[in-house]
Amino acid sequence: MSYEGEEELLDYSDSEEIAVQPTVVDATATEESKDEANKKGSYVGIHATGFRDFLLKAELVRAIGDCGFEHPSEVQQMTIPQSILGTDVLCQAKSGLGKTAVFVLSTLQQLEPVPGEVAVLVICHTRELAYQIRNEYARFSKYMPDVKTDVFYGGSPIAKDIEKLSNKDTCPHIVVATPGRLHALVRDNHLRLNNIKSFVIDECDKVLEAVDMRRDVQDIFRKTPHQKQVMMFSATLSSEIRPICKKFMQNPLEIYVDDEAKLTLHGLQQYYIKLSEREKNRKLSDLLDSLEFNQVIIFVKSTSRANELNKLLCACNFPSIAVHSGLPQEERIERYKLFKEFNKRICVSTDVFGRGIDIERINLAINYDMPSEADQYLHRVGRAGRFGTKGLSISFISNEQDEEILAKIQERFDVKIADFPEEGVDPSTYMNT
Ligand SMILES: Nc1ncnc2c1ncn2[C@@H]1O[C@H](COP(=O)(O)OP(=O)(O)OP(=O)(O)O)[C@@H](O)[C@H]1O
Repeated sequence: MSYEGEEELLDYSDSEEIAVQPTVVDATATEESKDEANKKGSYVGIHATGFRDFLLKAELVRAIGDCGFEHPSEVQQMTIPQSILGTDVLCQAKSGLGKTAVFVLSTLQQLEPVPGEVAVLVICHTRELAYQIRNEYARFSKYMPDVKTDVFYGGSPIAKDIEKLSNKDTCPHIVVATPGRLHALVRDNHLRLNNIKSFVIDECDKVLEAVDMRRDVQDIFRKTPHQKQVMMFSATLSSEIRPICKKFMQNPLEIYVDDEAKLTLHGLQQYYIKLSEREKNRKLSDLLDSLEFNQVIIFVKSTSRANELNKLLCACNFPSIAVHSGLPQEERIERYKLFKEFNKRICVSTDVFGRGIDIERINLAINYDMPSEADQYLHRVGRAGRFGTKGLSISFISNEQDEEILAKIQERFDVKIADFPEEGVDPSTYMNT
């Protein structure tokens, strides 16, 4: 459980840690048991327990069954038993391993809904991710009819949010939100946080590294009660960001399922192609023609490039959609749904979809433009190969800076990214059957 720690939160320029006794769980399994887990082609934990062993509410166990989850993943096994008891949690685990279910299940397990009282706050960095998390709450709380969840983010009419919050019958017990809108609702007293029991930040490194988001989150955090559970999650938690996260927590359970060097996804084949800027379109079109894929996400570095590339692909009979922050909010969610529901197979995106977004059928991720940071690469390619499935990623390297990033990624995450073979790649090695 956490306390507010106002002083600690005022200034993050120092990297001094609070003196806590963290419980760091060592996720190292024996080679033998790892082989066994890999053989199953999934990320099910080594000493596979079932969801029933967590002694969750019957309504939750039933919903988990409906979702088709058979066994908890490693991160779920290591975290859920303590998180449902209200322990603070700082958790790093590879992309696509089911971190969302950890906080969704833990908060639903502990929730005792009171009309008109918001008890759970989940903060994340993009609107689409907030929307996706709200849907996860809907999936898992389907047999808990009294539980209400809502999502609040910028770009949509704030009056609607205010109306919902002001009415006991519509006020949610669980709020999922992006920092800016949440901050506005809290500042103007439309959303009261005095009953908050759980405070969650997903993609916490991203949220806390951006100065404006961090400031909003600090202000929001100060309005919550001293006694509450704080949980934070990301696939990347650098040693610089960890102490910052821990300033919000008290004696957290620290779970680093795979520390930096092991963060790369085993089912994902990763390649690069060296080419000049003007060769990119031709190469992309060749790849889309020659490669088999279920869904592909193509990352670019700016809104204008997303629009241009999307236009070009559509003109060449590749029916794609573009997603970026320059679109009206409703349109953004509409396009997210189109892609998620498999109505579109090709999506050109800025980093708006670079983290957290979970689209089951993406098995090809292309960096048309390389990201400017190694961590971002890991998140982007992690959109393919979710939950231990297979996937393929191809990165275009067109200048010195790209080369430097490529070298950094390989060094930092201990991964070998190979030159894309001229003869292509056998689809059976990256297509899921
Ligand atoms: N125990 C489970 N069994 C089967 N599927 C699962 C299980 N847990 C989660 N999943 C599925 O795995 C996918 C990835 O989960 P999730 O989006 O939570 O990953 P994540 O760890 O948050 O990844 P990222 O770091 O990329 O955000 C989702 O489609 C989710 O429904």
